[in-house]
This record gives sequence, C-alpha cells and structure tokens, in this order.
Amino acid sequence: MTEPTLRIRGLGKSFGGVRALDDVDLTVPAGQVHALLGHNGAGKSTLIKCLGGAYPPDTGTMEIDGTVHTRLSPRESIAAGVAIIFQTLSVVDSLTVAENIFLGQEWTRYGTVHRRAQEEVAAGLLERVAATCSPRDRLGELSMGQRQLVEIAKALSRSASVLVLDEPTAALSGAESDALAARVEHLRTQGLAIVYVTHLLGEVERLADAVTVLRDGRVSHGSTMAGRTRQELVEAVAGAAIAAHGPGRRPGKAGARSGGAGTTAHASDAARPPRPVRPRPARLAVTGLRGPGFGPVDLDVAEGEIVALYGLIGAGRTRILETLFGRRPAEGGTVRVGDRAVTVARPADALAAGIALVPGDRRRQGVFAALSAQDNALLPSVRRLARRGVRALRAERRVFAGLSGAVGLRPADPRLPAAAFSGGNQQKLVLGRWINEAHDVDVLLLDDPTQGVDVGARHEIYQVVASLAAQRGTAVLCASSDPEEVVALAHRCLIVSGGRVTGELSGAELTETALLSAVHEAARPTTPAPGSVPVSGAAPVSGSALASESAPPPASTPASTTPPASPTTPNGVA
Ligand SMILES: Nc1ncnc2c1ncn2[C@@H]1O[C@H](COP(=O)(O)OP(=O)(O)OP(=O)(O)O)[C@@H](O)[C@H]1O
Repeated sequence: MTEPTLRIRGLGKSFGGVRALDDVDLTVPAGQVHALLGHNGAGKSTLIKCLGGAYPPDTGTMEIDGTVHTRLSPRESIAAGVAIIFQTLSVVDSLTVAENIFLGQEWTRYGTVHRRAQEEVAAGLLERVAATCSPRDRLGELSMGQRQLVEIAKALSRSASVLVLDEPTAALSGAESDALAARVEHLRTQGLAIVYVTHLLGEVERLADAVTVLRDGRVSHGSTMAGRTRQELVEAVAGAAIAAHGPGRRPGKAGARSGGAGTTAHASDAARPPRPVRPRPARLAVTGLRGPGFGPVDLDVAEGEIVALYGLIGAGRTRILETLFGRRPAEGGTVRVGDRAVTVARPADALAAGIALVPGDRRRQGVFAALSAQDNALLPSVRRLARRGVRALRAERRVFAGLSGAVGLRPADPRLPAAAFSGGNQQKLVLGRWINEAHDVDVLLLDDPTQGVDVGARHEIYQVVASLAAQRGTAVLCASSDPEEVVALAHRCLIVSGGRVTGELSGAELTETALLSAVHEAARPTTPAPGSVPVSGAAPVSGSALASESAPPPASTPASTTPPASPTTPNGVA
C-alpha cells in the first residue's frame, strides 16, 4: 500500500491553560479531499498553523511525503510541499499575476527578473487551475475568486503535494464557489492531498472523500464520507442536542445546494420565527434610496418582522445596509422609522433614530484584540451599567454571561483577551455586543450574521434574533448570501441584484430552490425571476415620498447641517 501524503500523529498544542489540540491524528492520501470540521474554537486553525510553520506543536509528528517533522518553520513547510490558502490571501495587489506567483522565487537571467519566462510558466499554471485572468493582470483588479486561484497556482509552482484550503468560499460569490469546487475536484485527480476546512456541510457533501471533526481540540469523528448523513455530521460538530431539532430533520433539505456557495446546516423550523400577522405597521419604510452603485430601492419592514436581503456577493446588499446606517453616503431617498422621517448622515444619527447595524466584517470592524472578552462585548453598555460613575462589575458579569450563552461563545471566559479567541468566536463577541444593544433599537440591520460561525451557534443566533423580533417588535433587515439561513430566519425575502430589489418571496414560496433560481434569473436583466414577485412597481410606502434628484450632504457633514427630513424632502441618509 502506498504511504499517505500527509500523516499527522498525536499532535498537541496548548496556549497557556487552553489545550487547543490534544493528541490529534489526521491522515490524507494523495488524491483525497479531506474535510476538517469543528465548532468555533475546536482547533482547526491551530492545526493548520502547526502544519504551515506558524506554531511549533508541543507534541506529535507531521509526516509529509514520507519525511517526519516534529516542527516546521514557514519556509520548511513550503519546502516540504505544504501550501495553505488562508482566508486572508497573501497575494500583493500592486503586482501582476505572474509577479505574485513567483514572488520570493523569481526567475532571473543576467541578474534581472526574466519576466517573459515567468509569464509563460504562469500562463500554464493558470490554465491548470482554470483561472481566466492573464499573467499580466494586476492582482488588485481581479475578483476574489480569481485571486484565490492565483494563490493556488502559486502553490502549484512550488510543487505542493498537500493543499490546505481554509474556508475558501467565505468571500466568494455563488458562481465563484462553483468554479472553485470544480478546481478542487480537478486538483484531486492530479494527486494532491487536500485538506478542506469549512463550516458548510453542503460543501463537505459535495467535495469530501473523508472527514475529520475536531471538538475542543480532540478528534471526535473521523471517517470516509461514504454513507455519512447530514444528521451524523451535524451531531459530530454540534452535538446531539442541536442536531435533534436541527438541519437533518427538515424535509427535502439534504440534497439542496446553494449555487456552489454550499449549504450550511441551519436552524430548524423550530427556530424559525412565528410569522407576525400582517398587516402590521411598518417600523422601517425606505423609499427611493439611492447611493453609489445601487438604487432606487423601496422596502419596508413591519414591526416584529424579519426581512432578508438575498443576493450574490456584490449585488448591493451590504451597500443598502451601510447606507441606512450612515456608513455610506446616499444620493437620495427617504427613510422612516415608525412614523418619524429620519435623517441619517452618520452612524450616530442612525443609532439616535433607533437603527443599529451588525457589520459583516466583524473581525476587522469590531474586535479590540487587547481588551477582554467582557469589555469587547459590553463596550457600548459599560456606562449604562455603571452606578454613580463606578463600574458595576457584578452586573457586567451577569450581562456577559447571558450574552455569551446566547451566541455560543467558547470559552465563555470574560477575562480572556479577544486575541486569544478563535476567528469564529471573535465574530460571536461582536455579534453579541450588538444584539445586546439591539434591545433598545427599533430597527436591527444584520450583515451576514453567521458567516464563519459554527453550526451549533448559528441555531442559537437565529433564536436570539427571532425572539428580539417577536418579543420586542424589532424590525430586522438581514443581508445574507446563504439560502438556508434566509429560509431558517426570515419571514420574507427581497431578492437583490445589480443594486436593486428585483423580486420578493414569502410564505410557502420562500424555499432554497426558489431563492437560487430567483438570483440566477435576476442576474439576467430581461427575464423576471420565476416564483418571485416583481416589486419594482410596488406601491410606495404610505407616508413617504420619492426622492428628489438633489444629493444629500456627504457622510462627514455634521448632522446639524443636514436638511431637515420630511416626507416630501430628500433624506440626508448618508
Ligand atoms: N494565539 C492564541 N493564544 C491563545 N489562545 C489561542 C490562540 N490561538 C488559538 N487559541 C485558542 O485555541 C483554541 C482553538 O482555536 P482555533 O483558532 O484553532 O479554532 P478554530 O477551530 O480554527 O475556530 P474558528 O472556526 O472559529 O476559526 C481556542 O480556544 C482559541 O481560543
């Protein structure tokens, strides 16, 4: 029998008192796609960082192509044949594709870089990964999917035999995810041993030959994929409690795929919010909202209603949310919260008007690495919780305990600095912070609320959002690129394409299949989406007026200088 390309044995790694990896074994033969799963903080990143030379393991060995290593430097890892494609790509935007591929291993002739030879070889490598870009394109001008393929081409140029992909579809559109899946299948046939880290079980079902699940640093499950059901995978990752009322129970789910983005195991119908009886008064009414690259957009969200904005990456979902929150300038439109017309020129105006946003890029936009988990989560409420100017630590601890339970933070240790949490748990810290704040807001805007979050915690988060809507009447507008999430969470879904709302699905029509065909149809300009109701001609929300052509003040304009908003004047939504 041939030796496996990668054999990890007894790998252990601790950070202070945290046992991130404990006696982990992982074997990947050539030509296998091996999915590495686990809840947030399970140890996946630590494992691949040991393999990539970022961390020295405390115990165990890593055998690559027959050579046994107890630790590796980053250089030794590359030389041994390991290529890791992290979510944050290591390519340089200002360089060309060929320059990126040969960065650090330039071909020289007479002391200068031999560009033409590099470009010729790069062209061959790009063809191998089916990238459509040219060796002379600048990286900064390429889509995320093409940049990722360049990084894989770079790995191939270094004769990698082990390819590690860390949540590779997290920032890709559906079509790009499909293309990547095809590339992974192709690279498998070329004999690479591929470790595929993901939270998306649909991707595992589609691509993986074998699966290893980590739980709290230990291997909890390892097997070939043959005959594995969705239910078994969910149980292995999240535990039987979630799985019992989770994804596998939903009829007709297992085979569903999201245009390549992969389906996520999701909360069940039990987690789905009870439908508010419509009509209810609109908590949020938006008319003619326009901004750079999107609009005009009309939408309304009733009290206690959860409305999803579903579309491919780049469709304009995030721009709409960020404009409503004052992060981006609007070019026109009116916004009403309840019966008030509001003027939003900056986030402080939005918060004052009762609108909060949980941003999508939470790790970059909201984590203070050196502060404790508790300070990170309670940042906006510390003053409110204080008594006579003195921090009420017991009250803070109590609020933190509730909040960390609600988002499934691991470890739920209030004193640990945020930097010591896994990526997904850092996301949960910020999500918890804003959900905690949302008790006081009328309108909650959520941008990709569970991206990077594990199966079990997704379920918890959906329930928290559902109960905010049901119990406090919060109007929730949630951008998502995950059809399972939309079906699990939303009462109603607006399809967003090319910066406009092109359709609407609700009730029995709101299924993953309908969502997928709606976005794909919407991408074709002339054909209406089947099963979706065109809303472009929808009646304007009562009480609001169409925007005038005059532009609002820029985002930096002080609120006092913005024109007063009224139902008949353009709104300074910035
Ligand atoms: N540099 C560090 N210092 C202290 N603790 C750390 C460090 N890196 C990771 N940990 C801890 O090790 C454990 C495993 O984290 P790791 O990042 O490997 O998880 P993960 O499975 O990749 O999670 P995610 O899905 O959220 O990315 C967690 O408890 C984390 O808090």
